Amino acid sequence: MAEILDGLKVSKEIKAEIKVEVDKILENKRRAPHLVAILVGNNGASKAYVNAKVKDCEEVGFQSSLVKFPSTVSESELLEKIEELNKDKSVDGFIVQLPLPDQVDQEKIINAIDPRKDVDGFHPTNFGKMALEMDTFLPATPFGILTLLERYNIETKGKDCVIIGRSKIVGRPMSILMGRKDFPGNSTVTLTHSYTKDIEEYTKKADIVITALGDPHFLKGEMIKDGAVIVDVGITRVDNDSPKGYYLAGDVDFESCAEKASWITPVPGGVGPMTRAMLMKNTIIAYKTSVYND
Ligand SMILES: Nc1nc2c(c(=O)[nH]1)N[C@@H](CN(C=O)c1ccc(C(=O)N[C@@H](CCC(=O)O)C(=O)O)cc1)CN2
Repeated sequence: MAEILDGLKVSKEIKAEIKVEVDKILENKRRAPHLVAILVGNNGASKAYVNAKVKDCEEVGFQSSLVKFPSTVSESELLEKIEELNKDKSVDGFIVQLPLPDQVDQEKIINAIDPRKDVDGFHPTNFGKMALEMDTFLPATPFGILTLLERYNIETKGKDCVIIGRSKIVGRPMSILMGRKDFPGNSTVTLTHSYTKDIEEYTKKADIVITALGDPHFLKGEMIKDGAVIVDVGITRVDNDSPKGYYLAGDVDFESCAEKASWITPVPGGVGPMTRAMLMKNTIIAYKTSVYND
């Protein structure tokens, strides 16, 4: 039976570590780090994630601001706000919650963010630096997974790692990071996607499987090998009759995979809270490296 990679617990530890740093900053009569989140539209999940990020800021002692736009917002209105935040000396970092509505070109929006304030690590400059093993902001979800593996002393060196899903914010950067020379990379990575002929052929042989496709219960126990480490990034809201009207489902069929795996992340309480903790980490890094912060 697998042991749990407890993302909720580790995320609390990381936030407590950040709070200690912020307390010291405030003791020295300096301003608190400031994170701004831009939320477009009324998507329930996006609203919940952004509200949770604002709450995380309160917990660690950051200043936070939430900027809301209706789903009808134009690309130029968003670009104008980004330009304003790029110039605002009181803002250390900001994020634009994804996804964005169809009339807005996501790439244009991300490219407009000053890479020094891009605490999501999505800007091409930061993505390139990540690939080149240079110091930069790592995208929060992959950063959270690496940190979780590190804190549980999971060996990745020389392991076969299969990633399912090649999204720009999770699968693709994850595939780069797991293959990097620094911690906890050094894995041999296979990035599978919708055109992979037989995903099971790869997952059956993998020491580490990371699923990020948003297909509830996709990965079944029979698709993995004994002792594999299973990391579930998927969080899908599946409608049901509960008071909330939905339950959260991961990409992993937890029961059957937990029987064979050595380690496994739960949903909820696994990768999700780690994503938020690493956004806090990136924000304090942005604060410390800010040119406006002398
Ligand atoms: N600008 C960004 N947009 C999006 C990102 C991102 O990193 N930056 N990632 C995802 C969503 N995401 C972050 O915003 C995110 C997903 C899940 C959680 C989380 O805390 N999950 C909890 C359950 C929460 C719930 O009850 O719904 C868990 O898994 O335990 C936080 C952030 C897409 N967009």
